[in-house]
Amino acid sequence: MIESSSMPKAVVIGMPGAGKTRLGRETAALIKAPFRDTDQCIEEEAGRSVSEIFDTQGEQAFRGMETRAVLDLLKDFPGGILSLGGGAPMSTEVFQALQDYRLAGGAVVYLEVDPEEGVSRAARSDHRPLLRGGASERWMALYRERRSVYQELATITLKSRNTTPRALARRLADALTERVVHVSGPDPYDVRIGAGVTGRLHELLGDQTMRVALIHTQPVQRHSDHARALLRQAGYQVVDLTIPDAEAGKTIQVSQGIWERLATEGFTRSDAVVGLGGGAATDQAGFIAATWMRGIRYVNCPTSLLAMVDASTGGKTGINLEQGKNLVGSFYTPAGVLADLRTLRTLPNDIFVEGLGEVAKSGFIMDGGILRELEERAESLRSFDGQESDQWLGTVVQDLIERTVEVKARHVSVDLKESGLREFLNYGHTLGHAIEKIEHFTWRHGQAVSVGMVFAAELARITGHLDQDAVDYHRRLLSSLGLRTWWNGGDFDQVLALMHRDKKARGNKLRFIILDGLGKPTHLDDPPVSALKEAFQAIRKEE
Ligand SMILES: NC(=O)c1ccc[n+]([C@@H]2O[C@H](COP(=O)([O-])OP(=O)(O)OC[C@H]3O[C@@H](n4cnc5c(N)ncnc54)[C@H](O)[C@@H]3O)[C@@H](O)[C@H]2O)c1
Ligand SMILES: O=C(O)C(=O)C[C@@H](O)[C@H](O)[C@H](O)COP(=O)(O)O
Repeated sequence: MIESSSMPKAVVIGMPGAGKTRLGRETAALIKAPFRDTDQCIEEEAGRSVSEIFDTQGEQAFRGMETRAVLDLLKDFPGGILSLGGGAPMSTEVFQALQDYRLAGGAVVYLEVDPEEGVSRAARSDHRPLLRGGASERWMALYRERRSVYQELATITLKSRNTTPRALARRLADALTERVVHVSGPDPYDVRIGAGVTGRLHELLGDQTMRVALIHTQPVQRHSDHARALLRQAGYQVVDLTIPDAEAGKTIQVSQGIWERLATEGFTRSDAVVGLGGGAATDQAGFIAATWMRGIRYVNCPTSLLAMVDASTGGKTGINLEQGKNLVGSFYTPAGVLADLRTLRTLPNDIFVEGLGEVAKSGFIMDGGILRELEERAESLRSFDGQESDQWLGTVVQDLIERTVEVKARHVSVDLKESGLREFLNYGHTLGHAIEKIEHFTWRHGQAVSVGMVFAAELARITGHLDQDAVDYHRRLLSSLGLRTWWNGGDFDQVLALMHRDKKARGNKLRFIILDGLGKPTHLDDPPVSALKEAFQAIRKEE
């Protein structure tokens, strides 16, 4: 029985001379994990080389030592990268142990080398006992025997052709640090969070797709260029569509322009949309996918923190009207979400910080662990600089994204069309959307939601659901992250009118999401106007 907490992070298998040891060592250095190579472990323990063991004790004795070493390390090498001798997986015991390891969530990495390259490396090596006396022929014979076993065991296959060992290690490090959140429901899909995950576009778009509309904004041009290159390499015809930035991209005029372009380009039902950028771009891209020929495949590639943690997942797609936010749209799920952490390197600090508003929201409604993490890391997070921030902060951010997406997934998996539970994700949004509108979208969404959450907390206090400490905690945490907690714009009547356009309202009755305690969201239906007015006054600041 293999315990996942004590097993290695990855086991590298493959033919002699494939470069397993180098790949393992370099990957381990990149992800700061320990590295072991079973041949080296055996040599250290026996006090002699593998060749000497073969010469003095024979192959069978060596295989016994190898099997013991592999079985021990599979059970007890927490988080490490382990490279195996080429013949190890051929033993029944090791094969079975590797199967168990896979089942426990382990990564078996098959490093595949071209036979020509493998044979030429084998011919140069003089320390491999199994290749003695005709290295090339022996290598080919072993390759024919072992290849299908490697393939059967592999969870990740890396081909060494046309690439450098360093680039291979980078790819493996990326794959090993990737996190996946599954969203279930009528059309299930995965949210992948990791460096370089844009490389998985082809997996999600599939071979039936011929044309891809790549919808993005100008500030993320560098990332859309990368995605376009990957899509073209994979054989798709790419129609590049740069839309106006931020909320200016969420209009019916922009949708109309895209629909007309798709018609001109001959987009059919088997073609697809990729939305790349902040939440505004992914909202518009999803809306296009939902409406073109009544619905085609789409993949979201969020590049802002807010889009990664919230907008790209859950299938709320849509555009704004002059009269209010997100008033037109549909629930339409993506085929997958690829949150490529490398894109955060170009994200300006203020846009990163607003994204923390939705992260905090998920903490307030469900996950106290998120709140603790935000409290502890507030100072580093609020000064996040994609270019400069170190690997440590990168891991913190990846954890926060994963946890926040998990909160989102829990809600949308059971209530895609927002008939109850999903409404909790709207914490802070009833006032937040009104602020955005009144401020003509000069306020960022996450900042407006932050004030909206303080308003909701005040409303909960006034109506007897929360105590003053919890309200103070909202203000303290949000401001420590660089988020706004007060707003002096608009007037109450204007705000009230806009709140009546909120999608949670029914008839003339308003509905708010408030907390009964941290992590305990509830509905507040039709509160008295006096309570709303008092909460509104509480978010004003004397100037
Ligand atoms: N559909 C949903 O469930 C959902 C959830 C939350 C928010 N939203 C919507 O998302 C929008 C807010 O998203 P947002 O905060 O990402 O704002 P945004 O889309 O306006 O993006 C903010 C700015 O950052 C730029 N940008 C994004 N990624 C970048 C990068 N890596 N490098 C440099 N610049 C980058 C954008 O081009 C834009 O200028 C709102 O319209 C909101 O209503 C939707
Ligand atoms: O996914 C949801 O559901 C949400 O409410 C998430 C919100 O953070 C998001 O801003 C959403 O776009 C708001 O939707 P709306 O229905 O209030 O327009």
